[in-house]
Amino acid sequence: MTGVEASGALVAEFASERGAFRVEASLRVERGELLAVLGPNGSGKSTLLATIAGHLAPTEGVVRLGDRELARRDGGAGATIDLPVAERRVGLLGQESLLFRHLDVLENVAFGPRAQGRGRSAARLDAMTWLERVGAAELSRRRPAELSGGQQQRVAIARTLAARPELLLLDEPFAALDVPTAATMRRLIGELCAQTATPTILVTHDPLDAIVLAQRAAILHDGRIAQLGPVAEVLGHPATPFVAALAGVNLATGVATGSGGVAVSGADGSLLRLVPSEHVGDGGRPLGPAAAGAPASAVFSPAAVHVSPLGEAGAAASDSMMANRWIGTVSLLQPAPGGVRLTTEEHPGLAVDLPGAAAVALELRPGARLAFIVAAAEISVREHA
Ligand SMILES: Nc1ncnc2c1ncn2[C@@H]1O[C@H](COP(=O)(O)OP(=O)(O)OP(=O)(O)O)[C@@H](O)[C@H]1O
Repeated sequence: MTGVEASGALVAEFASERGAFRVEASLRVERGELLAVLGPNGSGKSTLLATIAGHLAPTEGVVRLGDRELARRDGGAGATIDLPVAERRVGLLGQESLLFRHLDVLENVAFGPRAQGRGRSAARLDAMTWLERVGAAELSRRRPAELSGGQQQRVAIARTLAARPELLLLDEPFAALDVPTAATMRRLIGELCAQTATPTILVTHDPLDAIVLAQRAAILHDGRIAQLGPVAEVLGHPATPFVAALAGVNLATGVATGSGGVAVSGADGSLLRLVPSEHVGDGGRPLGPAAAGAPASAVFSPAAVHVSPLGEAGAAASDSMMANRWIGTVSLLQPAPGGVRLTTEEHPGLAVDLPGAAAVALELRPGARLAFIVAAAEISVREHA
């Protein structure tokens, strides 16, 4: 078979610098694993990939692929290894396909096998097999200029994999594609990664990529890995506001109350106690081993908040003393899918989504005072390390 047999895991334990910016990475990607890397603009995602690919040398540390050291810098007069890009066997696929414009599709894909010493007809046969695998065999005689963006990315994937990389780096490979084409490409990448077992790092802005394709996700922030774990855990309990926004959830940080909840300070000095359902009313089960007062956070969806007028039964002003409730002044209103998103002056970092009909019934407007109740069953809490 014309498959790619990856030789081993990627171990990346390094620091690297671009000007005054420094990335510190400590990652391991197993054979057959796809790790999604997410982070805000300028957080160091490209710098991370550039160091692994060999476009940038680490200032210290090591990049190892199976039993091969791709880069090593021990500091001072210590050992330095910096394998040229062409010898790394690392496939890099970005937003742009970067196909050779003067070569047709088949020759583009045959380029890698040729560069590795295969004969002309064997390389072309190999290339044709890869084009068939990505569903682009019928494009083989075309030039890149005669292809759509999605077709170019298909060919680019075939070209990358035909070079038999032992590691795959995908840098926003779907970002330039329309939604249906991106979905098709996502499925194709998922299948190929599973078939070849090549360890893969996927840099993306789209949580859907992580959910669909990755086993684990790493969140990069200011050049450091802020969070690393199974995708569901990272998106389900974000450690930073960036990940919370990405996952479409609210992240309320505060301190553990000692009774299973988290106390969150409002801008007006009020205290919002968020208590998940398994703790409401049991009067004293601690959040975890740490004492009350330890940093902790609660996560809930903006749609898990019920909004009601003040004065209604169950929404009296005194309710602000109760768990999972606050009285708030609407500060910002904006459209949201299926309705309206609002924030309050007291907790500007917490979004509240409500259906259009409910927004109309409440006569929502900036400055309105309302009661907000978070469904306890939808709250999850966690202590911070
Ligand atoms: N050649 C360079 N010289 C100096 N600083 C650089 C260079 N390239 C990037 N930087 C800086 O390094 C930081 C990280 O950039 P990097 O491109 O790695 O981030 P990123 O997470 O990939 O961003 P984006 O999502 O916008 O692509 C930024 O502050 C950037 O300004």
